[in-house]
Amino acid sequence: MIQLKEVQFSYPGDSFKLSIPRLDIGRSEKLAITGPSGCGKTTLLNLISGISRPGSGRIILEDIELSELSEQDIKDLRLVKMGLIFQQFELLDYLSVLDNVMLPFRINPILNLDDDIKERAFSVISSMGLGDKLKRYPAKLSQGERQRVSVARALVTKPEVLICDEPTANLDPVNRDRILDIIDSYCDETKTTLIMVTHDQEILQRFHRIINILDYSNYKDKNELNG
Ligand SMILES: Nc1ncnc2c1ncn2[C@@H]1O[C@H](COP(=O)(O)OP(=O)(O)OP(=O)(O)O)[C@@H](O)[C@H]1O
Repeated sequence: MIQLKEVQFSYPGDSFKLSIPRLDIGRSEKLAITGPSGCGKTTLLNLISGISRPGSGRIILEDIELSELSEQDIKDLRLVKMGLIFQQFELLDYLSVLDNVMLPFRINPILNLDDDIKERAFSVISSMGLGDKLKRYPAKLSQGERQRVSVARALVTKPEVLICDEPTANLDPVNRDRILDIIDSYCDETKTTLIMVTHDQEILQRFHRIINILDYSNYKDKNELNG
């Protein structure tokens, strides 16, 4: 479903270089990305989601070459096909729980804002156990509740790929497991592809495949990684 071929990336004025000779991520695969701090995990997620563009190489989502898309087309593609969940939740403080979850529909005219959407947002929020907090603002939510809102916002558009950057790093084990159970069930039921950066060894058994970015710097044979 997602392919990276001979991808090279560096930041202007920085010595860091990310090199991914080959990475194939299958439909409905659950992939964990690990590696020490600064090795390029977030950078890889940014490349896959089209937030950053590689210096060279190809990134293909289904049959779409990301390099051939304009910035606007990549944004649209991200909104329609991808759900993003971050460590810091990234909620807007001045919007209620319901409005935060409806945000993807408000910022992109491609996604129609109709009554069904409001129903869907309500139903996703309720399934996270937050049905009684629709009008509450993020400042008055617990950390676990905030992350459940950001998961609801990522799932409300029915993404085909869920991209998560350490989504449970700021949560206690109970909230962590609750969030991961929600993500797992959603991906199982909808055959959604899951790509998650994590440092947490305790959750790795949830994934089909675990890659360590450091392995790519010693890359020799793609079959060693993908076989
Ligand atoms: N905007 C930027 N400009 C220049 N260098 C950057 C930028 N963002 C990240 N870097 C550098 O690129 C490298 C990879 O960063 P990245 O955030 O991808 O690492 P990471 O593996 O996700 O780290 P962590 O586990 O600490 O979050 C780091 O050395 C970082 O300092």
